[in-house]
Amino acid sequence: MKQLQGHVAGLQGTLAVPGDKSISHRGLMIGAISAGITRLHNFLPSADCLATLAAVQALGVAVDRPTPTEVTITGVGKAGLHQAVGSLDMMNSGTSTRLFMGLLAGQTFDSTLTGDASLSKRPMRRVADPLLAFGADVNVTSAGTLPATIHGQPLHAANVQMNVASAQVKSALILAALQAPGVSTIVETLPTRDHTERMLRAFGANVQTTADQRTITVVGQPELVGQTLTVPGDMSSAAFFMTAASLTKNAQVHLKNVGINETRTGLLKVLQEMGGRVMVDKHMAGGEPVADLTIETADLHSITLGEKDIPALIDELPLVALLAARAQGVTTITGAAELRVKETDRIATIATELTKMGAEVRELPDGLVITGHADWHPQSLTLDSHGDHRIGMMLAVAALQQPETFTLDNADAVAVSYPNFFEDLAQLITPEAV
Ligand SMILES: O=C(O)C1=C[C@@H](OP(=O)(O)O)[C@@H](O)[C@H](O)C1
Ligand SMILES: C=C(OP(=O)(O)O)C(=O)O
Repeated sequence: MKQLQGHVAGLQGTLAVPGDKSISHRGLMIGAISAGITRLHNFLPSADCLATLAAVQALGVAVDRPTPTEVTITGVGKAGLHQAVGSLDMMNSGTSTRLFMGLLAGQTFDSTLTGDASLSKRPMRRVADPLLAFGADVNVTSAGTLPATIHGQPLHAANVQMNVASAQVKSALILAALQAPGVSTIVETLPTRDHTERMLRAFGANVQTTADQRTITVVGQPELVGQTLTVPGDMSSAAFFMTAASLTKNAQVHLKNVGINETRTGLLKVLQEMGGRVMVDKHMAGGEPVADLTIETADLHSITLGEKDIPALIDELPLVALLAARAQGVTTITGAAELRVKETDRIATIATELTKMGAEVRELPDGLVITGHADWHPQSLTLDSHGDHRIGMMLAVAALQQPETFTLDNADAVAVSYPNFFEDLAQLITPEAV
């Protein structure tokens, strides 16, 4: 249980948020199957990425970590992975699980993937089923969940139409296509984060995307060559401070080197549309656009979000809900049923926990209706992350503006994506004078 800091007088300072989770996972996996050394600077040393790192090592790849954020991978090339002894523990990480399904489906050996209680409830047929088109043999439970048994075998090229907007599913299919001789195409329902495509191109693969960002063409069996990459700061982590600064009086927060890949900047745009004060100073680093951001206190108004807005802020929706709960007017979010199959049912956990705090939040089957209020009257001072890192961090941001002192159960969950979150937040806080 953690006591959350409330009634703060301001938020001031500069932070470099940790490296991007999605890019850190991909750097490990793509580095592993490339020839030669891959160096990752600013790697994210969070529990999810360490699950990927341990699995890559279990598959016979040497990974050195001279510091927590510097990783050197000695790539084994496209045919160099070895069967792991025992099963591969994906812990809490959906990204690790789904990308490994695609990667391991084309190997010469079998693998078993397991996960923690939360991950073991999440849907995996969304990957296993479309992988069939490549000739893959991936078995999950009758409920469509982990454990997954992957019978590695030669794959063939395929043309696949996806039926869920998911970068994890898309990436699994791309990693399968990469191992099949010939040209494969993958068509998305809506564009999703494209870090896999960008990184594979940087490592020498022929991966093309159409102008509408929805069709990806992969030329199979390229010779990938290890690279040195600097992982940009994670927009999904920066988002907590962007929200905190917008909602807190006397706030001016500078965030350095945040990744602003178009497929990830939904919250930035929503905040600007809601009346937020965000300054963006853009440059390029390691094939990804990054920016220094300055965010200040703002008066916000409501917004309406639908299905096509969701992929670019899928992990930031708990924060959109919080912003809306403080903004003037009624915000409606629809087309976000995916939130129900994340680390928790985030539609339910957002509504439950923000309602406890005194916000007015109503669940829809595929979203939320939120009526903004400047003053909240809490129903309970005991909050719960439900073991979901993003819910825990959102609640810590929500508590900053409250005169009451809240406690948070299962606060340790933040280590899944941001182990030093509470320390970084504390560094920005100007305490209320007593
Ligand atoms: O590809 C990725 O790295 C991710 C994709 C998203 O999941 P979905 O693809 O399931 O939407 C996101 O929620 C997750 O945190 C990371
Ligand atoms: C949904 C998330 O991650 P994953 O799917 O990798 O568990 C997240 O980080 O919010």
